[in-house]
Amino acid sequence: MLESNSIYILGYSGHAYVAIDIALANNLNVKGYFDFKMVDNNPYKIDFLGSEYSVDIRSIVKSDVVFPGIGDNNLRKKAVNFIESNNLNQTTLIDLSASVSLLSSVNKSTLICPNTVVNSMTVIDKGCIINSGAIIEHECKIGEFSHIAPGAVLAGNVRIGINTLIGANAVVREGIKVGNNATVGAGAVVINDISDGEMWVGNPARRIR
Ligand SMILES: CC(=O)SCCNC(=O)CCNC(=O)[C@H](O)C(C)(C)COP(=O)(O)OP(=O)(O)OC[C@H]1O[C@@H](n2cnc3c(N)ncnc32)[C@H](O)[C@@H]1OP(=O)(O)O
Repeated sequence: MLESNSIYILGYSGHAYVAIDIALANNLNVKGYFDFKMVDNNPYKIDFLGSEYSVDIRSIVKSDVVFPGIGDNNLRKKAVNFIESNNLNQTTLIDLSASVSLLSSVNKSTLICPNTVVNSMTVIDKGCIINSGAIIEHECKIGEFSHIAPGAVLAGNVRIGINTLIGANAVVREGIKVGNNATVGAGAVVINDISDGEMWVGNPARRIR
């Protein structure tokens, strides 16, 4: 539960736009963004507050929350580590159209996008993205900083490791385990377990790296 109704965005590009829409729909006041430099394109007309590394972010943010607006898993992890090491407040952001089971848990700094389904007893760790229209079935586990891209389907009891990308519209068969730092290409149909660091594409998915 959010203790503040104001939020700051760390990183301001395409993925941040989605996060901001969801924040606004949840009646949060988006007070500004931190990034390496002022962006040229500022569709939400929010204030640039400087690089998080060059300003005293704690004095700006105070009791409000900071949310990572970054799609890349590694950069989002870096942002969340920064947020944590500065003891800044975090939240989850869940779009109002998402269906998240009461028996599932979603950890901090994770974004649950529009029209997603997270079914019963699924556990989603911190810093993840469950992108638009993804379906995460019952009893799945998704490790921190992973991204389930738009339209992907994880059937029941699927395990996804840390820092892993499941591409858009991919399907992962029930009970499959996908390791850490793995990549599943867009549209893949995964019917075998995938080990750490591997990249799989196609239907049925085959290993290419
Ligand atoms: C809101 C958002 O935008 S969220 C972002 C969602 N993004 C996605 O879902 C994209 C997921 N990424 C992909 O599918 C990428 O193609 C990757 C990561 C699998 C591979 O990308 P790269 O490392 O650049 O590989 P590259 O494009 O060189 O392709 C390597 C080979 O795999 C094939 N390949 C790549 N992606 C796929 C795919 N999704 N399905 C089938 N084959 C594929 C290529 O044709 C190529 O084959 P070849 O060697 O026979 O010519």
